[in-house]
Amino acid sequence: MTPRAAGKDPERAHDPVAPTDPIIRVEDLRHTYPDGTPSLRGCSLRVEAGCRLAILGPNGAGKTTLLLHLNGLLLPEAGRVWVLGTEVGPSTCRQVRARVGYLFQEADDQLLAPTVWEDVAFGPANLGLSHDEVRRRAWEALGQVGASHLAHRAPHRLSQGEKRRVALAGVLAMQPGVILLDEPAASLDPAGVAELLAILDGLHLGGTTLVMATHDVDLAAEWADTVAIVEGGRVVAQGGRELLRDESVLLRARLRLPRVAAVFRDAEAPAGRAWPLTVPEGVRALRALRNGGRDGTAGGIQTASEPIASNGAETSSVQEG
Ligand SMILES: Nc1ncnc2c1ncn2[C@@H]1O[C@H](COP(=O)(O)OP(=O)(O)OP(=O)(O)O)[C@@H](O)[C@H]1O
Repeated sequence: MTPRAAGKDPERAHDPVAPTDPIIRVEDLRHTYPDGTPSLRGCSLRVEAGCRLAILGPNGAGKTTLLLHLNGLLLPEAGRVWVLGTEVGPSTCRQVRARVGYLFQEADDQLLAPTVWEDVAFGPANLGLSHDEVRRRAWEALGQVGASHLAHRAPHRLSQGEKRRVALAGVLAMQPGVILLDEPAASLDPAGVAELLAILDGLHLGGTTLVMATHDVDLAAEWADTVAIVEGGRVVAQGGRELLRDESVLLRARLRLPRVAAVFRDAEAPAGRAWPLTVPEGVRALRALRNGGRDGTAGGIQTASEPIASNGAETSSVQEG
């Protein structure tokens, strides 16, 4: 996917009326690849600061193309994108890229230096930081992902999981306020996924805004606090985790209910209650059912940390196509 410049008016980059409330705002974004393939067809999205947003959608829905616009690797040919208060355009894309980290779907697209160390140090060095600061950041980032022992290895000789960690270290060394992750759990073993989620939890607690593109609804259920569903190049629904219980929206986007929710649906758990979405939530719900309400849940399914919605999209918006 080759980044291409678009002819936007640089004067609009710091438009004083541009909405800056959400940390990312996308309005009616459209994109067609040079071979004529349309990828985004009027895509709109809001990302609140500090959130963990999962962008869910089937293969070819436009998730990667959308992410590429959020750090200026692709520029809008129609529609507008604001990130961290700046409109993304030809004159601002470098500045945006320095502040928004991007973990590519294919780690090989990201790892270009002869050694892991040089790769991780490349970004901070490019920022013009002092030698000591570059060293400090690179070692810290490698330590964060548990890859210090790989520092002197050649990236192309690493396993897929090791490459993914090193690529993430390169992102972390830039200390971005927003990190975009394209299918970050692909090629990680189960322990590797748990470690990745722990790193992301740490970043979330530190205030970093995290946006993950995936078609793994179970991963989204475990990780995200907000969800956007992309289908046919548009965001068709956006809201809280309760969207992951909206089976009709999920099925229309070639997705499915999270496994734990499907078990409770198939077991005909009490109607009108919020199905649990993750294993810990499922365990809590089963204990509540077993206790018959003695723990204060009235024998129902009281599961998630979010406000319980009645299997609908009370706090979500579903856009009719
Ligand atoms: N470089 C490219 N040139 C031409 N078409 C492309 C290119 N990259 C993607 N596309 C097309 O754009 C559309 C959206 O692709 P995109 O990669 O954004 O989807 P995705 O939701 O990330 O898919 P996946 O989950 O399979 O990675 C698809 O129809 C795809 O074939």
